[in-house]
Order: sequence, then C-alpha cells, then structure tokens
Amino acid sequence: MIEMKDISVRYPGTHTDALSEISISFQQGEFVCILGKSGAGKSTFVRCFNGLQKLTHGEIYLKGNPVSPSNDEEWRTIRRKTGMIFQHFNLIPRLSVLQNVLTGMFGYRSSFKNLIGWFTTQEKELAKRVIADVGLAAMEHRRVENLSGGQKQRVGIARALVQQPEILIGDEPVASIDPGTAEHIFNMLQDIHRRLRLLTIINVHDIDLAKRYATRIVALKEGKVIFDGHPGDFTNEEYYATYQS
Ligand SMILES: Nc1ncnc2c1ncn2[C@@H]1O[C@H](COP(=O)(O)OP(=O)(O)OP(=O)(O)O)[C@@H](O)[C@H]1O
Repeated sequence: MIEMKDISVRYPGTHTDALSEISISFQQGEFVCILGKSGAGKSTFVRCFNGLQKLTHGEIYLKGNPVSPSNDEEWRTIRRKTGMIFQHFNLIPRLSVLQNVLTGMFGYRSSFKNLIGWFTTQEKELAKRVIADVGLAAMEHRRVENLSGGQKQRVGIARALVQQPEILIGDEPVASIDPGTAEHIFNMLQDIHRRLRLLTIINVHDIDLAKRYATRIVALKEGKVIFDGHPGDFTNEEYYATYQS
C-alpha cells in the first residue's frame, strides 16, 4: 500500500541523518508499532507518511504510484486520507467535543466554509457517529478542556476517524496517559483497526503494549531500521539492541 525507497531525512543545521536510507513497505490491514529510544527517529518517520516531514532523499510510492515531493496538492489529498493522533492531543480546549471532531473535516472543505464554521447535516451526523464509536456520545457538547487525558485522546481518535482515513498514524498517542487508560486506548485502536482494516502505525514507548497489540514491530535506532518482524520475534536480545547505547 505504501512503499518507502531509500528514504533519508536530515534536519537543517544538523550533521547526522534523523532517518538514514530506510527502505520498507506497509500493507493495508497491518497494525504496526514503531519502537526505539528517544531520538531514534520515530516521530520523524511517522511524519513522512503524510508529508508533514519532507524527505532529504528517497521516494515514497502509494499504491504503486510515486508521490512527487513537491506536489503539494497530491500531499494534501494524502493527508485527507491519513488520520493522525498526537501525544498532546492537539485539540482546541475551548471548543466542544463535536466542534473539535468537525475540524477533522477541514481538509475536505472550502476555506470559506471552514472560516464560518458551517457544516452540513451529513457532516454533523458522521461526526456524531464517530463520537459514539469512541464512547463519548453523552459528552458531545462538553468543552474539551473539561475532559480527562484519556477522553481527550478519544476525541483525537474521533477527529482522525471523521476523515474516513485509509491510514491511521499515532505519534506516541499514549505517552501522556496513565497505563490503565493507555490499555483502553489501545483496545479501542485495535477494535477500529479490525473493523475498518486501516493501516495503523503507532509510535510507542511501552514494549508490552506493542507486543500485545501489534501485528508487526519495527524498531529504529539512530535513524535506521534494526528490527522488522513479528512481535513474537522481538526477543530480549532485540530489546537490548534497540534500547542500549
Ligand atoms: N526540528 C528538528 N531540528 C533538528 N533536529 C531535529 C528536529 N526534530 C528532530 N530532530 C532530531 O532528529 C532525531 C530524531 O528525532 P525524533 O523526534 O524523530 O525521535 P523520536 O524517536 O521520535 O524521539 P522521542 O521518543 O524522544 O520523541 C533526533 O536526533 C532529534 O534531535
């Protein structure tokens, strides 16, 4: 579904690659957890999927077609089909759950409609449906600033789902959440993944969660892939190779 060929990223003003010559592909229906210690390149990597991160070198193919790095229109279309959830939720605190979820539709609409905040009945119905899917139907009109961390992340997931994505990306979505709630969020992501067969790619620090929920683990170290395989094959040896200096 998505293939990366020899991709590298080097941030301006730095002397080493944040991602170095990675070639890898992902198929629809996979639930992939990306592991690696701090600075390994996990965030940089997942941001390459929707063009939030530009490549210094290499190519990305989507469904067999090359995506031109400079074609902003093409990347906008890809971003519309790529839902993203974030560690710090990236919600608008003073707006309600429903309003925040509706912002997920901005990629599809004219900037004029976005500016006046006008949504069709169908758009609102879809937003309400995904809010119900993440178990927040009773809180639709509550301001997001009054929700717990776990509830905020469920709003983040609903906002991604309202885009009707083909790929769901999580950049450390449970790093700011307590372990019990993190488990709950992963359960929810697994349900969504099974129901919608989305390609799901999640950065996570918790190896136990990765091993229990992922269908595939990719471990990064210093911008390179050092493990790519079944969670059952991510042994203690792989663990030390990934996390020791
Ligand atoms: N905007 C930036 N400018 C310069 N260097 C950057 C920038 N963003 C990231 N880096 C560097 O790129 C490398 C990879 O960073 P990245 O954030 O992708 O790692 P990570 O594995 O997600 O880390 P963490 O788990 O701490 O979030 C690190 O060396 C980091 O310092």
